Amino acid sequence: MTGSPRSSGRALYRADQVRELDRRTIAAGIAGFALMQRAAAAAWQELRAAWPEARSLSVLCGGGNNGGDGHVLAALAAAEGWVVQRVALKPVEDLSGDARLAADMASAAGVGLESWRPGLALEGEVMVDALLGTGLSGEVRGAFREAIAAINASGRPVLAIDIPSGVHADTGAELGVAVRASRTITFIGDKLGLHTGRAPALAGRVVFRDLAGAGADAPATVTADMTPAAWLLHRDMIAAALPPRPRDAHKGDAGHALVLGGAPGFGGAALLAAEHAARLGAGKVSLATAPEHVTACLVRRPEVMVHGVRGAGDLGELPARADMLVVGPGLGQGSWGQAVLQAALEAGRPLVVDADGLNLLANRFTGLRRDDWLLTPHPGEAGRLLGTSAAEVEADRPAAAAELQRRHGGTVILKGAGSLVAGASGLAVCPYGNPGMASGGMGDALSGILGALLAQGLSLETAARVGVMVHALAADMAAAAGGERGLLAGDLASCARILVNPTMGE
Ligand SMILES: NC(=O)C1=CN([C@@H]2O[C@H](COP(=O)(O)OP(=O)(O)OC[C@H]3O[C@@H](n4cnc5c(N)ncnc54)[C@H](O)[C@@H]3O)[C@@H](O)[C@H]2O)[C@H](O)CC1
Ligand SMILES: [K+]
Repeated sequence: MTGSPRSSGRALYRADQVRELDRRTIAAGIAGFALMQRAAAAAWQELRAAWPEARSLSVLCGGGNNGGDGHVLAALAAAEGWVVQRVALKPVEDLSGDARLAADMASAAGVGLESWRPGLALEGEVMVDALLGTGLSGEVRGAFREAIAAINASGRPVLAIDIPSGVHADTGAELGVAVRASRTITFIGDKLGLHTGRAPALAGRVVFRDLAGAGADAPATVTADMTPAAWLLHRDMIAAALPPRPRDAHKGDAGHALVLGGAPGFGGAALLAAEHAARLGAGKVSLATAPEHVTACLVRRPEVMVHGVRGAGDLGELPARADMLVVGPGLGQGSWGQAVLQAALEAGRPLVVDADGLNLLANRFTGLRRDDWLLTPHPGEAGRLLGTSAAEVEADRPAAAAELQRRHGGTVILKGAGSLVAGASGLAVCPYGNPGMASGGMGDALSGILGALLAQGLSLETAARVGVMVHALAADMAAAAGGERGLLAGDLASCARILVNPTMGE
């Protein structure tokens, strides 16, 4: 099955696109202030649902419309008898437009207003972050830094309005300092920067509201002709991409994956990749690795056909007999690894390139571009491929992933919090995973999972999108069972198998 990737899940936009959606919505006849009232009402509803026992809140309002949302929410809470501490980061007289209208309306409704000052005690049971939204530009400045620190030090649950203040709406980067939210409610267009980079650690649970009203004034219709910046992947896509096996299936139907790696002294990585390729359903798996690893591999995984390879000359017809290749786990960058990578590149098969295979593409086999490969860099490998640093990659992950795909073709998976998949049909974000995945061997497991999916006939992009979700969801399942600390790549295979056999237990 090689269908084109289905973009299931939610559309994600950049801040400039959301501002355009705001503009169109207002042009469609919903006044900006009405939109602000809808946003605040949605936030107020979410707050009560999340913390039903609370009866007091502290809302910190910035100088723009994000702050305006906060002023309206304060009035809604006060009208229901809550104790409301409303704190302004900018004097009301400096506000303009809808934000000023909102601040004045709350004051007219009798809601108290304090000016932020260092050391101000925040007394609410719930903190509401209405400091900065899509208007954030540059590192967080001045009193906003102190206010964000005070929210984070409060020890209370935090609801972030639209975006946790300090997080970049397009990249998910933390601009100096950022609110750590329990929950974020975002409006009109879900933001790409809420699902990758630092955001998964800062946004808490992300709730999206399009603020559509009933009938014709539904703002959601204004997104009709706007190309999303990315798609938020959803686990439902996994079952849709993996058709059930025919009753009369034989192992040839599920493809033959060849893993090439495990230079002298690096045996484990290649074996992990081969094991996951077998566990995720490749019909046959071969492993070409240094001769010293053959016995250990046979003992560990006799289903994998292991070949001791002293150099590329020993590969023979192996690459030609496989349907797809995984090259890189434990490859090393010495003469063994270079020769094996060269042979893999010349085999004319779809291939996954990972780990030292990527490092060799960056520093020796440079400038290559193919339509039939899947590159799987972590930020450090991505930096080496781009000629920048890991920090620069993390400062704008979507741009880095898109640039790698533009330069090298095929599909690129930029691993990390909120893994990104950049393919011919655009960008997709994986919303699953946990910090327990930051351990040796996790990348090898992913390359094996991808190999299995490609061997079974998924298209490059669909295999990448399904593979990152299976990998991350398996890690979430394993962490739920035994914790994130000490989570090992070997813990994933049994969970991953369940995810690719969704009809189990029916
Ligand atoms: N009708 C609408 O547009 C709706 C908007 N919504 C909310 O509005 C914000 C976007 O509002 P905007 O006024 O464009 O910007 P912000 O309020 O996010 O911030 C601008 C504000 O912050 C100051 N500022 C900017 N960068 C920094 C910085 N690095 N350090 C300190 N201060 C900074 C700037 O000077 C301005 O005072 C959107 O997120 C929504 O929350 C409604 O929700 C829907 C309707
Ligand atoms: K905010």
